[in-house]
Amino acid sequence: MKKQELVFGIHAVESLLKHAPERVLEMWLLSGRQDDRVKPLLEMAAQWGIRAQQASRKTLDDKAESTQHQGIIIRVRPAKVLTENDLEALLDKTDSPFLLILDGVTDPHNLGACLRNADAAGVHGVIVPKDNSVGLTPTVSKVACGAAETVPLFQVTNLARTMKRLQERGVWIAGTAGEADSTLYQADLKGALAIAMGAEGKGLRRLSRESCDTLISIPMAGSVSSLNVSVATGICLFEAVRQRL
Ligand SMILES: C[S@@+](CC[C@H](N)C(=O)[O-])C[C@H]1O[C@@H](n2cnc3c(N)ncnc32)[C@H](O)[C@@H]1O
Repeated sequence: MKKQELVFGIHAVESLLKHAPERVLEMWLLSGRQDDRVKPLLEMAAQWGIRAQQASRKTLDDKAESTQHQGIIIRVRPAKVLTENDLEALLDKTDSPFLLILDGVTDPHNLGACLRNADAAGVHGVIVPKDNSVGLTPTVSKVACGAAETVPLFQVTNLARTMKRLQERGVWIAGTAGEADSTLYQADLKGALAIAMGAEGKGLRRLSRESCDTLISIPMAGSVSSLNVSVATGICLFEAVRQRL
């Protein structure tokens, strides 16, 4: 397991300082950057005894392995990995769970965007298989705009077994697939619910698909055969939000 990791970008750094400041170990700021967007972050960090080190753009680009750091990077202790037991604890304390399952999303931009959607929709937790999925990388945190620190991400060993367990606990699982006959807008998405999304290339794996209570599609009017997984996730989550209001 990694002993530390980097988080970059204004929103991701702000969210970490707000929600898990004890994880922050070190901070680097683009030399000369002292504007209104970074000042509150420097103040929050100072409360935890962290002083920003000045760094050149090249140093920041090299550290982040990206130019998308917005002039600020922090080094953090990795978050606790949430597993099946943590998911059980969440179900114990949540009346009407609203969950998102991502079956093997591998692109960090997609996972980041899905977490951002999940946070905005009020999802209680996102479930991913431990293998064949991207984890919480710096790019995921950056794209998630802070949601990587607010939405619990459960990494499970056997997704089909977890889906069965969710059903035993009264959670209804709606899987999504472009070719499903019934549409998102015909589904009842109230009550204890998990929406399952497939991977970028292959969609839901056979076992995951068979583990769903129903399969639903987003009607497509044009010529493309499918939507990007994060776009499809946003559409499905917010239809559920509309119904659950
Ligand atoms: C890029 S798509 C995968 C396409 C894949 N070739 C397939 O046949 O499922 C990634 C995921 O986004 C969701 N998705 C994309 N378009 C969809 C649609 N029209 N209806 C329902 N889900 C969709 C599904 O969860 C799908 O597994």
